[in-house]
Amino acid sequence: MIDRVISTELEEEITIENHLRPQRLADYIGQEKVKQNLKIFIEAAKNRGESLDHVLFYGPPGLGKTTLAGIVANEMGVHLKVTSGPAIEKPGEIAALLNNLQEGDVLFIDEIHRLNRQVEEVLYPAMEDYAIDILIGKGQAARSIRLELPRFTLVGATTRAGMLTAPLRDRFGVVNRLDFYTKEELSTIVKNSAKMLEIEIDDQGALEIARRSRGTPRLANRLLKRVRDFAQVKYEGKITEEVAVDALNHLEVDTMGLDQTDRSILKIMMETFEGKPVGLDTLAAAVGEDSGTIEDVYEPYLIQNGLIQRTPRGRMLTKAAYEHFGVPAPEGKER
Ligand SMILES: Nc1ncnc2c1ncn2[C@@H]1O[C@H](COP(=O)(O)OP(=O)(O)OP(=O)(O)O)[C@@H](O)[C@H]1O
Ligand SMILES: [Mg+2]
Repeated sequence: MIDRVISTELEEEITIENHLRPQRLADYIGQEKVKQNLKIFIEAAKNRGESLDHVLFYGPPGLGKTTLAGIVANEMGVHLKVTSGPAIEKPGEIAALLNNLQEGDVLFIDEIHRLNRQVEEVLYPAMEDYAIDILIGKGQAARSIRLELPRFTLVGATTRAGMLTAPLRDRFGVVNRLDFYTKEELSTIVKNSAKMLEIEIDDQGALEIARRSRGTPRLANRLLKRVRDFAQVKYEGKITEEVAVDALNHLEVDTMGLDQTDRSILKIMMETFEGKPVGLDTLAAAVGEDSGTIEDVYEPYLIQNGLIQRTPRGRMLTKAAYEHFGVPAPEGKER
C-alpha cells in the first residue's frame, strides 16, 4: 500500500496504536453484535472451566481484529501468543508453537489466509482434536506418532475471508465479520484517544475527524494526531470543527474519507468505463490491484456509502459518486 496519511500501514504508528488499544470488551466501541456474541461465549467457557472455541475475525484493515484477539485473551485470563500466516514457513514451526502453549492459551494467527498448505494441515487435527501427528524416522521405518496438545484457542484474523480454505474456515466455532464503524462510534473513539493522548477536542471537532476516517478506527486515530499538530502550531491547541476542517483539507483528506485507491477505482470507472457496468477482474486490472483485494478491502466501503453498486452485469457507479467528484452524471440510464 502507498505511504500516505490515509493508508493503513505506517510502521511509526505501531507503538501508539498498541497504546490506544482497548484491553477489555467493555471498553471496545462498536461492533455490537460481535461483542455480544463474544461476551456470551467467553462467559460460558469460563463457567464450564473450558477453553474458548476457536474464533475467526475477518474484515477490512484497521477495524479492530488484532485488538479483539488481545481482548479475548484478557477476558479469558490466559496468555496471548502472536504470530502471522507468512511468518510460519514449516510444519515444524507451527508444531513447536502449539506444543509450547499452556492450557486455555490463545494463539493469534494474523493474516491466516497466508498460511501455506503444509502448515495449515498441521492445524486441522490441532484445532479439532487438540493433537498433532509427527512423522518420525525416514523411508520404510517412518512412523507417525500423535502428540497431545493443551486445549488452546486459535484466534485467526484475515482481511481476505474469501481466500481461506473451506477445511480451515469450518474449524472455527465462532466466525465474526467486522463492519465499518459509524461516525458516532468513531467520534467516541477519537474522543477516548484524545483523552489518552492529552489532546483537547470538542464534539464537533471529533465528529469531523470521524466523518473523514473511512469508517476505520486506525485512520481516525491517525488523523487525530495529524490534526493535533495543526491545532498546536496554527491554533491554540484545541481541536474544534474549524481546526479539524482546516487541517484535514490541508492534508487533502477526502471529505468522505476515501483513500487514493478508492478514488482511483471510482475515477477509472467514471473515465475509462464511462460509468457503465464493469466486471471485477477488468476493473482490478485497470486499477492495478488484485481482484480479491478490491472485493474484500476497497469495495465494501464504496458499496456501503452508495458510491458503487453491484449489478448482474458488473460493478456500476452511482449518481452519488459523480456528485462526490462534482462531475455531472451521464443522462438517460437508471442508476
Ligand atoms: N472498537 C475499537 N475501539 C477503540 N479503538 C479501536 C477499536 N477498534 C480498533 N481500534 C483502534 O484501531 C487501531 C487498529 O486496530 P487493529 O490493529 O485491531 O485493526 P486490525 O483489524 O487488526 O487491522 P489489520 O487488518 O490491518 O491487522 C488500534 O490502534 C486500535 O486502538
Ligand atoms: Mg491486525
